[in-house]
Amino acid sequence: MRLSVNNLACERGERRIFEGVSFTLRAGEALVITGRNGAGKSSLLEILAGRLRPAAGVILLEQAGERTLAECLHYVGHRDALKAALTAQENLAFARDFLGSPAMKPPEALEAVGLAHAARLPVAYLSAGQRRRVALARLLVAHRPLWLLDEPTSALDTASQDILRLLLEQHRGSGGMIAATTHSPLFLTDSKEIRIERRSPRVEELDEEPA
Ligand SMILES: Nc1ncnc2c1ncn2[C@@H]1O[C@H](COP(=O)(O)OP(=O)(O)OP(=O)(O)O)[C@@H](O)[C@H]1O
Repeated sequence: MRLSVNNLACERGERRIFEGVSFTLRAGEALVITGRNGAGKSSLLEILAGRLRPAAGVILLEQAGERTLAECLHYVGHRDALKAALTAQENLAFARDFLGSPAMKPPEALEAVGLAHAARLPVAYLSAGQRRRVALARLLVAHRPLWLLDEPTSALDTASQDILRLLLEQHRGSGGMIAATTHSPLFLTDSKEIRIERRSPRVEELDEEPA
């Protein structure tokens, strides 16, 4: 499987955020996306996830058989997208049913992120780092080759970051692909890196900035 991204551009609120972004990602590869605040890292992931339309460029997933790009990816954004009233286990059971291609059962996935003890607690009672770990456990309950992760280490303590790194390396080891935005090193072996530079504003855009 191969993801090819060619000359991608992004506009938000009628402003060009970035342009000319190209990369390829093959089975087993990880791409780390860096850049300053507001450069467009999250926007790039949203475009890849099909949540935002690109202003220009082509995204192609090859050797995916009958599956569309949307069917091949997991997206974990800034917001953990969990249902607060449901328990951690119920959230994962819902995701497993909804996403198809079931993989680990919810208790196993929670065990893998060190949260077995919190399985029956409503997500509303969990800490930010625990919620993040439930969101990451969602990656494990359904087989999807491409993981799109927006600052996956945010709110994680060092032990949880180690667990995450292990899960990412295991996913790559089984032929998975990862694209992750980050402000701090992920310490993945042989990862590719792309730095998103926000396009310089035009003079007329500068005039629009508030004084
Ligand atoms: N819904 C939106 N409407 C208009 N502009 C938006 C919207 N969402 C984001 N933007 C703008 O797009 C730009 C890129 O935002 P984005 O969140 O992709 O950056 P980022 O590189 O992920 O930043 P950070 O490192 O702070 O998370 C920012 O200037 C932001 O204000």
